[in-house]
Amino acid sequence: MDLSNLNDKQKEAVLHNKGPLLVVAGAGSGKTRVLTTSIAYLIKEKNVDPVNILAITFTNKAANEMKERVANLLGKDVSYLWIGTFHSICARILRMNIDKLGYDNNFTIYDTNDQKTLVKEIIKDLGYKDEISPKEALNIISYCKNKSIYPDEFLKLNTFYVKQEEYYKIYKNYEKRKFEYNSLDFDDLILKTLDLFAESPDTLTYYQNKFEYIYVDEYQDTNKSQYELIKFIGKLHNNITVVGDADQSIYSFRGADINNILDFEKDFKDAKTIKLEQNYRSTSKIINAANKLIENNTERKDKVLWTSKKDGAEVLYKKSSLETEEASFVVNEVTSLLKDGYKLSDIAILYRTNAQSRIFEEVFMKKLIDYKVIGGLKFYDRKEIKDLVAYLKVLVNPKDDISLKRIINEPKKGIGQKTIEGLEKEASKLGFSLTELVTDPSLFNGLTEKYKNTCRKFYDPLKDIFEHYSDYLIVDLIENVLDKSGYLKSLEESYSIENRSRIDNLNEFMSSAAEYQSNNPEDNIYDYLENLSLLSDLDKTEESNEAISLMTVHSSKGLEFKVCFIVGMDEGLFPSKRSIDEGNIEEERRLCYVAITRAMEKLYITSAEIRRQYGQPVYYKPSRFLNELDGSIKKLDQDKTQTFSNHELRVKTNEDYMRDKARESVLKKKTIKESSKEEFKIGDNILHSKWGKGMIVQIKLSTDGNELVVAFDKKGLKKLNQDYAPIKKV
Ligand SMILES: Nc1ncnc2c1ncn2[C@@H]1O[C@H](COP(=O)(O)OP(=O)(O)OP(=O)(O)O)[C@@H](O)[C@H]1O
Ligand SMILES: [Mg+2]
Repeated sequence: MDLSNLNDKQKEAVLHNKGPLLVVAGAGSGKTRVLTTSIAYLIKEKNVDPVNILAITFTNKAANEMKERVANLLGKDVSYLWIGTFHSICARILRMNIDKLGYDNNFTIYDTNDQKTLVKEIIKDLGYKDEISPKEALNIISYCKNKSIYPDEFLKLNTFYVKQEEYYKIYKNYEKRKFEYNSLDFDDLILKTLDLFAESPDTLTYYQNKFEYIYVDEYQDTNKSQYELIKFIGKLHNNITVVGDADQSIYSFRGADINNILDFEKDFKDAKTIKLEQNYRSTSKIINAANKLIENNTERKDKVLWTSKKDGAEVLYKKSSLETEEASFVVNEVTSLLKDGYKLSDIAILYRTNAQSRIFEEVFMKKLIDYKVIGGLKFYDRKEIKDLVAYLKVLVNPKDDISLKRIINEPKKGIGQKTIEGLEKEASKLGFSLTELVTDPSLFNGLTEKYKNTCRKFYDPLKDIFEHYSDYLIVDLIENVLDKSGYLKSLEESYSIENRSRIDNLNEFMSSAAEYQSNNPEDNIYDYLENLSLLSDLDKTEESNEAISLMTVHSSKGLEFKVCFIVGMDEGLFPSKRSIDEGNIEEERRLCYVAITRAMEKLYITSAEIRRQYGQPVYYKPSRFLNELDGSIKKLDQDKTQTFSNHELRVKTNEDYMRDKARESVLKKKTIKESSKEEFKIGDNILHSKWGKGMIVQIKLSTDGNELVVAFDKKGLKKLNQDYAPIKKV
């Protein structure tokens, strides 16, 4: 096989093929290339049967790509190869063998909602309902599972909580009932495979014999139990190759442990280590920026990546005033990149959290630019967004039974399929739609007690909204629906990263509604919903490969694009507020390093000063990472044409705007009376006699002195009363 497209170190790694091997190397240095070439080499040159190879990657997308690359190198089908994520590989092993642990092989895999339902049930049965929240219990269970702490061990921990005994019982019951229901949660996939190997030596021997060669990509992000698993299976043949980069370890929140790299050298005594330092992916400007940033991490071994590529284009940084302007900047830049000959598929937009995709999806939709969301769903396809929109549709359209059926039991309140079908029959007997029936209390009396209760369960909490929805401002309506339906609460109650992300998405949805309303102050909920359907209609085009890619930085791991935009580079977004609060900046910096090193030719970084949170404008400062990158990035001018004052209405929340309409006459008088006083508007720079310089980011009109929210350079956000505060415009 031709290995001439590898450098000497890479060749050495490929030719190693017997015994344990650790490849530690920076981003884009060809680790994944080494893995795929090694696999192809074994099959072609060493006549190894593909069934004897196990390759583990981090995402299903990466697994598919690896399969494709190996197939290309060999020129033949390699479907017998076991390439997959830890979870998918374990699920495959368990499907064939979990009967040995007493389960049926057709077990169910629980998602977070199923987990929560189960924990709630247990808490109720144990009589802890008033003292322990399901959220906290799941939190503790998940913590234990990530650290492979079993219930009995948990009870013995002497560093733990009050109520340890109670939590122990919940955890123990949780495990027991999952077993009775023939179900596994996500963490179980790995843990039960470990149990299987411990309890069934024959099964272990079978897989040890089968997997003569093991390859693990993105090794820095394996957790303890995953590492145990590799050790178990690899022990017989000892042909384990792991490749990774400590600077790209970004999953500690899921228990990933960088120490696995150090342990590998300890656990596999004769392990060989190969270092790769040449980056083949990016221009030298991009690599410089990446090196400059990651140097700021103290918990790392010194390592410098180099490239023989040319300088290339400057890394550009653009600061916008508003998040909508940031999105416009990106779209305009994309358009000119297309003119320069780049294809849509060459370009990626990277952001810190899923919810940030919304604003970019919208501008791309409006410009008819095809896009796809990698590793997730498009914003308006996300379950929580669809649910919320269904709620709104049910409010305004009492014939929309499809939407009603979507949300009548969302959040779960024990309204099953049978009951819904029964109610539907009742409704048609009376000549009404199902929605009309369950939202009209005057009809409930004709129903049986059971059906009456069902209708009440759905309708009563929402009664006020159903009666007065047209009086609400759109954002208020959304907020109330989320609150009164219990939808938000149910997400908040069950701890998981997925649910946190769902809450972010709902928050983002509220912000988009607020933005909509301030641009269209006269519009009502009907107009708004129509606008939403038009948006998703634009989106109905066939998904093509020729599309721009949007994804979180986490999902971008291992991928590369000619052009990358890292958006939302603001303190509090990236690094995230949570990581700042928890003092976990180094991991965020690694995440930023991952983002920078995805770019091959061009890299843009953007930030915006004002973004909406739950519909309210909030002031952000540029990310600290931008300071650290200083000297390796070129700052573009902030647009002079678009100052805050032009956007006064947009920045002011619609809530203020609409409510204040009612007070207009009073305010008019007041303005006249105060005409000698200074007028302030959003975006004005002011000087406070005590707190120094700041900028007005929000104004709430009020008859007894407008309330100003000011972002002070040194003091952060403060609320002031315009009539009394010692401030003046500068
Ligand atoms: N010896 C080489 N000569 C030319 N190009 C190479 C060489 N090795 C790797 N490449 C190319 O460099 C790019 C990065 O390689 P690869 O994705 O394997 O790096 P990696 O170390 O896995 O990166 P990451 O850390 O981001 O996962 C790819 O486009 C790959 O084809
Ligand atoms: Mg890789």
